[in-house]
Amino acid sequence: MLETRNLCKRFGGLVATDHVSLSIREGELHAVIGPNGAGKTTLIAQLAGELKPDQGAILFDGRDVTRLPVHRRAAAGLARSFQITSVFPRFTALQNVALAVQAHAGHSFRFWRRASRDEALNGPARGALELVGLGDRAGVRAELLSHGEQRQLEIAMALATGPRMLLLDEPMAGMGPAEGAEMVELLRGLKRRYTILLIEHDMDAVFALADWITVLVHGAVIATGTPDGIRSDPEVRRAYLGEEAG
Ligand SMILES: Nc1ncnc2c1ncn2[C@@H]1O[C@H](COP(=O)(O)OP(=O)(O)OP(=O)(O)O)[C@@H](O)[C@H]1O
Repeated sequence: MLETRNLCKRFGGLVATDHVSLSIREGELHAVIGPNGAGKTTLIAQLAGELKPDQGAILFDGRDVTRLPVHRRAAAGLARSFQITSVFPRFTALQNVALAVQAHAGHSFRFWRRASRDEALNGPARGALELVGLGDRAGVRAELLSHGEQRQLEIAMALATGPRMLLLDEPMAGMGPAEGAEMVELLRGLKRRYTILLIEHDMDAVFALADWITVLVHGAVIATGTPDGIRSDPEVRRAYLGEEAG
């Protein structure tokens, strides 16, 4: 469903993405792991269209999207989880998700009568909140949600745009063990229904969820394989997992 071919991105003399070729099949949860500064965020930013690669190609559904802007990729079904900075703290969870639905639909709601417009936005917004387990928190202002619930809200906002593939950048960041476990369950529920690319430092979560793992070091892919294959790969253990892998 998503493929990169020899993707390269440099920042001055630093090679942040070094000839990365990835292939992510439909319905699969594919994790990208690697030490700090390995280039994970830079990679996801290129996939989402926020950063232009210097070289290489990105194909989504067989179509070359390398030069498509963010909103055209989103319209094609490739969605990056919203960052907390794009959440309006004083708006309720439902209002935030409804805004994401509206932003995705563009101007097509402008001519609707208010009541039907509100229902057309709130219906899908409610559905997305249910999917992430925030159904009963719809009326709560975003600023009053717990940290974990705010991350769930970001995912609901991405789901509200009707994507087929989700790009998730560290959804467990800053979470305690209980919130992290809830997020793992949430992602397990989204798996298969959506194709997911997950960047995550929490190795327990990665090994519990991923069908396929790619390891990046200094911008380059050093290994790609199943969780069992990656866990026992001598180069990965040397370069990254170390004693973490047991
Ligand atoms: N806009 C930028 N300008 C210059 N250098 C950058 C820029 N963005 C990232 N870098 C550098 O590119 C390298 C890769 O960074 P990136 O944030 O993609 O790594 P990461 O794997 O996501 O790290 P982390 O796990 O810490 O989030 C780092 O050395 C970083 O300092």
